[in-house]
Amino acid sequence: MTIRIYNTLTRQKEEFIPLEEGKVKMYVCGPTVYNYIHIGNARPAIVFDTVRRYLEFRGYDVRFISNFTDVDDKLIRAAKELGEEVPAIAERFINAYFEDVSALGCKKADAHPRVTETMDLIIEFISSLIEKGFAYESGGDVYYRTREFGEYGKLSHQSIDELKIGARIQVGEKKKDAMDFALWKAAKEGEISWESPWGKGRPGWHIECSAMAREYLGDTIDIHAGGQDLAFPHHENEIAQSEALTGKTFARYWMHNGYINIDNEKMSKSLGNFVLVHDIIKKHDPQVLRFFMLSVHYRNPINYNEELLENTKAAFERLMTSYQNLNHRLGASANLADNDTEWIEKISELKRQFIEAMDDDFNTANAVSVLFELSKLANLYLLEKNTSEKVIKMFASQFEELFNVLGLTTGGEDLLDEEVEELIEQRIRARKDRNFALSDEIRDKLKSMNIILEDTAQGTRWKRG
Ligand SMILES: Nc1ncnc2c1ncn2[C@@H]1O[C@H](COP(=O)(O)OP(=O)(O)OP(=O)(O)O)[C@@H](O)[C@H]1O
Ligand SMILES: [Zn+2]
Repeated sequence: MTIRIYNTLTRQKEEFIPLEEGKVKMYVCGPTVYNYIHIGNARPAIVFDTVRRYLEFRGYDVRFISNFTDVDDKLIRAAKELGEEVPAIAERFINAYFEDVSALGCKKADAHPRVTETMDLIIEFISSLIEKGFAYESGGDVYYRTREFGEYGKLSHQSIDELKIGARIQVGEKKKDAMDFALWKAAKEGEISWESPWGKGRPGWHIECSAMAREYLGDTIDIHAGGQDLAFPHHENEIAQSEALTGKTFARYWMHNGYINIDNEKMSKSLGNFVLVHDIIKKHDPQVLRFFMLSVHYRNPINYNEELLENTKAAFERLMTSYQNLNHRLGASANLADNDTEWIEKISELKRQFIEAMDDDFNTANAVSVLFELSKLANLYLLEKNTSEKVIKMFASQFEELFNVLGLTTGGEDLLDEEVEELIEQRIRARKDRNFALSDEIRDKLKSMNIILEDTAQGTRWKRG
């Protein structure tokens, strides 16, 4: 069985074949850090973290990069309004972003490059585009010559002529054609700026992702992702920049998540109809918010309201109750029961269904239904007169494994490093005392919390899975 991904580029589900066997290069456009994120912004973070986790679960080695836009028009405006410097605002909201998304169970990327730390690469990239005839300088700005790129519009399935109708030259822009877009913007009086061959200024928005993806992942990447609103113009422009430079395909699979809406309108800062993650996780378990997002397929819209979240909470608690009941029963279970294999087969069948759902363009909605089936089956099993330790453990570890793939935990808070070390010490002592039952129990406990032990000649090493 293979994974199939809906590719915006071809508008169909395609079999996923990475460029290099067993490896996936993935780039997700990150936030502009001028405010706290709202739950709409959290959707791509959660969805693509889940895609990454699932690819890892299926055995791929995933290199995952996500950027921070830490200087642009929005940040400059925010700095003026707040009477602060751009870097101070960016720093504050980068920290807030990490806090919010880690509460939502998202792993850190392999790198989180920032525009302000990638300036040399960006300038080099723009210079090469000028050399190749794809860009030109005009009064301190640099623009991309859109018509020069024959395939412009291929991602959003629009022709240049269709696009031309909507294009305007704004006041202050010095481009030659309304279709052109800025790669570099000359600094206005008093604005934060960097030296460049075209004078002081800062990059346009689109160029950062082209430069960073190339630097961290190479000329061609496997998966490029972001919210649906990024497909045009942002991703279209990224393709134009990157492919003009390298002459190679920039990204092979383009994934876009649907919107979180409120009253059928896109949640957005500009409309003011947003709910901040920062606020909502003070009132609700962040896992419930993650579970809520994953209960819908990532390409479908979600109409958010508080009542839906409450319903999700009740549903999530039903799953957790099943899991806890299994653990409570563990002590009272015998070692073997006659019909173990039958139950084990049923559990395995559900795991197969989970994989089938996720293989089908990461259908987390169906995968979540499988979790409810697992919970129903576990509840049914617990009604049996004699339960077997083996089956109970299998149920529990199945919950743990599938929860983990979706970035959820069954075990309350994660362990701190010191707590892990302490448990490892206890396990070493147990083994010295030849108390193997205890030593195995500690290993299993750590495993359920996603901590993997490796016994080597030099002692026990551990890592988070
Ligand atoms: N309502 C939404 N639903 C789903 N994804 C969204 C929503 N709003 C923004 N996104 C996504 O959030 C990510 C971060 O985007 P960014 O920081 O640029 O937000 P933004 O565009 O400033 O937000 P806003 O739309 O509120 O102005 C992008 O991938 C974007 O597509
Ligand atoms: Zn981008």
